[in-house]
Amino acid sequence: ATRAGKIIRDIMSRGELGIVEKGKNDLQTEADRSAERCLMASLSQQYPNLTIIGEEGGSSCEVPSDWIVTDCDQHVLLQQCPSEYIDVPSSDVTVWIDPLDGTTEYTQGLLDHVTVLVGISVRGKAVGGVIHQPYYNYKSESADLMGRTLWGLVGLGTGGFQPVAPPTGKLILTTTRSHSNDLVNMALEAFKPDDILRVGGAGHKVLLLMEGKAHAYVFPSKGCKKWDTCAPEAVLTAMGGKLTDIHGGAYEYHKEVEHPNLRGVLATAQGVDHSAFVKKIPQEVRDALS
Ligand SMILES: Nc1ncnc2c1ncn2[C@@H]1O[C@H](COP(=O)(O)O)[C@@H](OP(=O)(O)O)[C@H]1O
Ligand SMILES: [Mg+2]
Ligand SMILES: [Mg+2]
Ligand SMILES: [Mg+2]
Repeated sequence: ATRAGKIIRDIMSRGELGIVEKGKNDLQTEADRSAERCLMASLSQQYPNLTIIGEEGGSSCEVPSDWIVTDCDQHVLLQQCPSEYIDVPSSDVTVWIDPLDGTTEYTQGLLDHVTVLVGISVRGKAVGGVIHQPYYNYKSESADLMGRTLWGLVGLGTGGFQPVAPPTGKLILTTTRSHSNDLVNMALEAFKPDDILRVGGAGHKVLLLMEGKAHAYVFPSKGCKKWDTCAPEAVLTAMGGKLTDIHGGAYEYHKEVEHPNLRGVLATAQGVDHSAFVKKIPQEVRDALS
């Protein structure tokens, strides 16, 4: 994920984004394509039998040799693997890759909205995740401080950041910046929030929950896909938060599942009553995403 993040920064520095329109309000750049090839090639070289599903559907053939990373994070390896994952066969694992989450914002220069997402599901449950933020701290002076990698494993915990609970006594929601619609706005109004943070990226919005900047991520729309939510759901769950559809139902992440999150996304931070948020979603919004 860190190597993919460097590819994303290098392509932006060169300034040739190679933008392709995949659909309405749905862009792909050379950074999305290249980062995905880096992640696919690196993972499949180490784990040839693993099922990996990436947003851009790219193949892993012919990548520059310096894009292939097979070494592991020594700090993470020092942790004790929870017993339930020790004997998992690779046939029970599906990896969901979003090589660049927040593409719209990337093309508009809102660079800290961008994340690289690698989510690991075991028997259909999102249990492990890496969220790399290549432009974290990009406005600071020193290039060494740029970028960070956060991870989580359900049953073990999280790393790479300091979990913070959101403030009490007020309500802050986060939602899409570039894919809003009437249903999204109707749901947000029903909560009468003190503030709404409209930012790019599913990964970035879940980061806001993890660092106590917002209480809930409310997105009643079919637009997010499994690669947008697998890694964020796993890291958030590992720290005591929750990510479900807008009815409070769990998504599955096995390899045969449909890609769109057809019942929308509702995520809440650590210490927040998720079911209370589900109850406040207007019936009209629920009916539209049932
Ligand atoms: N209406 C829509 N059409 C296509 N993609 C959508 C969408 N709504 C959300 N998404 C995808 O969900 C992710 C988060 O969206 P948002 O930033 O608006 O919250 C983005 O991922 P990518 O940037 O990886 O494509 C975005 O493309
Ligand atoms: Mg996309
Ligand atoms: Mg995405
Ligand atoms: Mg993407």
